[in-house]
Amino acid sequence: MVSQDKSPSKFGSLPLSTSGPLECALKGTVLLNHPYFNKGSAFTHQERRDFGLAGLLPPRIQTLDQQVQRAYEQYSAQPNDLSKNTFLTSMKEQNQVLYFRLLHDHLSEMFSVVYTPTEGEAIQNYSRIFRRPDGVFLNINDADRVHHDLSLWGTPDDIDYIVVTDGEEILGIGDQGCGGILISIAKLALTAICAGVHPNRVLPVVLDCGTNNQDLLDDPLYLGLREKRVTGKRYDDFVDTFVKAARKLYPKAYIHFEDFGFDNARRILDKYRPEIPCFNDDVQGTGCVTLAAIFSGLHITKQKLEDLRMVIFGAGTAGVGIADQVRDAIATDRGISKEEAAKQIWLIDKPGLLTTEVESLSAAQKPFARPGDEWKDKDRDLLAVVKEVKPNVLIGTSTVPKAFTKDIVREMASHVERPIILPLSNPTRLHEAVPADLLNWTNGKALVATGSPFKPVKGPWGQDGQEIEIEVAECNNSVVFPGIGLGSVLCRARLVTDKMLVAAVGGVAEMSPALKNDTAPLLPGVKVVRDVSARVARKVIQAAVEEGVATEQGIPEDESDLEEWVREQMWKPVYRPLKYVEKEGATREAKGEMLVVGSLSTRD
Ligand SMILES: NC(=O)C1=CN([C@@H]2O[C@H](COP(=O)(O)OP(=O)(O)OC[C@H]3O[C@@H](n4cnc5c(N)ncnc54)[C@H](O)[C@@H]3O)[C@@H](O)[C@H]2O)C=CC1
Ligand SMILES: CC(=O)C(=O)O
Ligand SMILES: [Mg+2]
Repeated sequence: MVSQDKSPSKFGSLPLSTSGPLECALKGTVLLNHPYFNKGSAFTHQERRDFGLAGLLPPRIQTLDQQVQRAYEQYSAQPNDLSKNTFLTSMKEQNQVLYFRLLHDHLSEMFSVVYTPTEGEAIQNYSRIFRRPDGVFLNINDADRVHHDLSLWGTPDDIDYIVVTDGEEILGIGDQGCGGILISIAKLALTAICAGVHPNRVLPVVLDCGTNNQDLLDDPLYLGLREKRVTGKRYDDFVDTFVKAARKLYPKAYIHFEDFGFDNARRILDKYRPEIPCFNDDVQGTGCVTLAAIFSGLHITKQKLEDLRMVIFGAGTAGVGIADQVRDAIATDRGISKEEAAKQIWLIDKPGLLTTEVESLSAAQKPFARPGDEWKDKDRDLLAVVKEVKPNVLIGTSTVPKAFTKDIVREMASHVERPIILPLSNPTRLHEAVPADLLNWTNGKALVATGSPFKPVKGPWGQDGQEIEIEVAECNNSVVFPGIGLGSVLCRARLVTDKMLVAAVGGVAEMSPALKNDTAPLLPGVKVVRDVSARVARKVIQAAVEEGVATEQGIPEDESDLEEWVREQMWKPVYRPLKYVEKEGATREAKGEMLVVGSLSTRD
């Protein structure tokens, strides 16, 4: 287990350590090759002597800031974003603190390189850019090995956070088979950088169940199982074997499901949510962040939830996740039933507006189906629905680029003063509309947030027509899932309840820049992401305590104490002094046996 905090804290000994000296039993080149302990040119004179490093390093001792400066120059010299992504991956394998510090210091610039859209490109090219394995590969043909293979990564105390995918519906780029491991890794990098979840206490997992992506099946270099996806009972049993093994081996771990296909995402979440601390990012994370953006939008338009009329285009995992979160918020706010609240939401998918007449509605879509007889003689495409419904909120989670046409947007804007339009499909090229178009078509009136980052848009939309620049918020679950995860981990939540999610939405919404200025972004940006995560985590913990699902001892009751307690346990990318200890009797961490994502050096 990561060593107890040796630095004085008013809370005494904290469950998770983030400061004080690190004990280390490694020396020489083994130490230099261990990304968790390696400091490269920043090892001090004393450390060079104690750990046998003199002669293995050039003599000049540098600070972390100087290293960041050099690394940034190297990064900037890369010819394109995919090379930059590869450069960062390799840095993570060499020196974890430097990697995270570089990211921390240049987060606004690098966010899109380590996450969507560039990570999507890396995933699509996984078998071609592959250099070394990272994370846990479990495959359905070796289901009997799951327990053993998972057990290699630590003792029951070692893992706090697991991200698992089956690679079926990665970002907006569909089935990527075993390349999905990179989304698990990317989401975990974000939990560390955005929320300070300790990067050595996490586990990225891919469940390789085959792939239906013909390009991958035909690719001789494809690294995953070269067979069609297994479905049905064998699939369910495999997922269950994984969940049970993970719970048994790492009973403290919170399980984050990512990018499963629509039916599986829901089914799996519904099955395990009442039993274990788990979370589906595409369903719940997207629902939470979008609701926070809607709250900000309604604040600007001076409307309330009871005024909301929301059309969602693309009623899959994310679309229905958003619908659920918003419906529940309306029901609570208005004191009405969920059925009644669902009447403020219209879902559109491939058949057009989802009505009771549409065959093969999924169980998750059914509560939102509009009465078939009301729509019998009406067109049900997006334009027709916008004309009929006059929505004030339009969401895109369809992966259909340019689906929000000028006609549709202008039609919407003809009924509402400030249309709230959120094209959320990733990566960038799949957005239902781009901010510049949305703002131009609405004379700057649209309140926009997008799934991937966009540059600010300039236009003559200020007072008396002067040119202003509008910064567009990124409405991505990355705003909220790191804080929800941190809060759940720190309070050792037994379950992740609805109230914890609602609390997280509140934490994000109250930090929205749009609350103070109606041309500011609807959501807080990456520059303040650690503050957002600390706030979200604190709120999640408070809700967990109220609901009786927090199991950690000694959680402060006072709000500012609690926030301090959270912040003290957030991992930071700084070098800690290394203290040599003999191998015999050393902890697993000191022996370098703790998991280091990006390194196999710790595997048995
Ligand atoms: N911004 C964010 O935080 C998030 C964004 N997303 C993005 O949302 C998109 C959807 O993701 P998922 O919901 O996971 O995928 P999904 O496959 O579950 O859902 C997509 C839905 O769009 C529908 N669709 C496809 N073509 C359509 C058309 N021509 N007309 C109407 N509906 C159509 C599909 O039938 C499906 O129901 C992806 O691009 C993903 O990257 C997903 C999660 C979070
Ligand atoms: C953001 C995210 O989780 C997705 O696009 O799938
Ligand atoms: Mg996702």
